[in-house]
Amino acid sequence: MVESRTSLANISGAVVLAGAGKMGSALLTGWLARGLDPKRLVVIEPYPSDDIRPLADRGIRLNPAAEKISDASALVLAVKPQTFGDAAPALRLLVRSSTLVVSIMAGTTIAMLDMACGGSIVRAMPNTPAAIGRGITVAVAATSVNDKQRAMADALLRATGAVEWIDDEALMDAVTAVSGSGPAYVFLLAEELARAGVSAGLPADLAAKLARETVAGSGELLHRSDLDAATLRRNVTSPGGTTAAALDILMGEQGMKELMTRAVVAATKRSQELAKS
Ligand SMILES: NC(=O)C1=CN([C@@H]2O[C@H](COP(=O)(O)OP(=O)(O)OC[C@H]3O[C@@H](n4cnc5c(N)ncnc54)[C@H](O)[C@@H]3O)[C@@H](O)[C@H]2O)C=CC1
Ligand SMILES: O=C(O)[C@@H]1CCC=N1
Repeated sequence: MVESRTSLANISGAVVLAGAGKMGSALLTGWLARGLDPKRLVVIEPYPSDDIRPLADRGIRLNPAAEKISDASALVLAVKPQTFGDAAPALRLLVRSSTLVVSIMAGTTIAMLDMACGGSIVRAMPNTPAAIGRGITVAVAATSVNDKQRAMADALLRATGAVEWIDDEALMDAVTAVSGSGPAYVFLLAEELARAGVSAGLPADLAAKLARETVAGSGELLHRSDLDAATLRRNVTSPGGTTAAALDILMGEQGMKELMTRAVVAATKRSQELAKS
């Protein structure tokens, strides 16, 4: 694959990040860790956090005037879809036809991005484990994106974890529902496991620690194992034992299957709605 050959250190021109909130900051951390020269980075963020501000000492340009950014080779859009309309007029001043525009905004289509700011567009959906280099991003490129731009997008996204390229943009709503929003479902599982532990009589701090380590350790086991999730689940389940008793509830009617299906349908629908707003 051509994409993974480009290193961040080889990028010429500036990489402009618009929006250094939760996801933008995670990308920024990954880029710096993977060797992107801070002097190549421009951050546009009206409310820079205490983590972002000190990066100016490393050479990152924070909120320069638009006319001072004449060298943008990539613009990464990490603002909320709802604020993009207001942000776009200023951002489009940075975009030439050769500028790679990578958007991570949920429900914001390539057609919408093309209308709002132009450029060579890659639409991507990362997730928050990106903050520790363990994210998964799905990306789709507009037909105008050339191999070099696609390789640059791949390098920028791969700095925070795995990248899957798809050809069918229509899949992005379901991708958003599964992997973009997915970490929240796993964290909810940790919350509810702890809460149920307290209901079963455990002290709150012990229940929280057991739930946290169980979710984290199980995730790591799934990550490292060659076995699939169903096999790992069966490996915990002794016939007639405690796990089987719990799974009778979780896998019964109105259980996880039903709940997860409804949750993913709701998130997919919301992503589709954002594309119409
Ligand atoms: N949080 C998540 O798990 C994921 C978020 N996304 C997408 O990432 C984008 C950002 O989400 P979060 O980081 O969660 O939101 P956030 O609210 O933490 O970050 C958005 C940032 O944009 C800044 N901003 C507002 N107006 C701006 C402007 N005109 N120019 C530049 N920056 C501006 C805000 O001050 C804020 O820091 C959204 O479009 C979301 O759909 C995608 C995948 C996962
Ligand atoms: O909740 C959201 O809309 C964003 C997109 C995926 C995760 N967070």
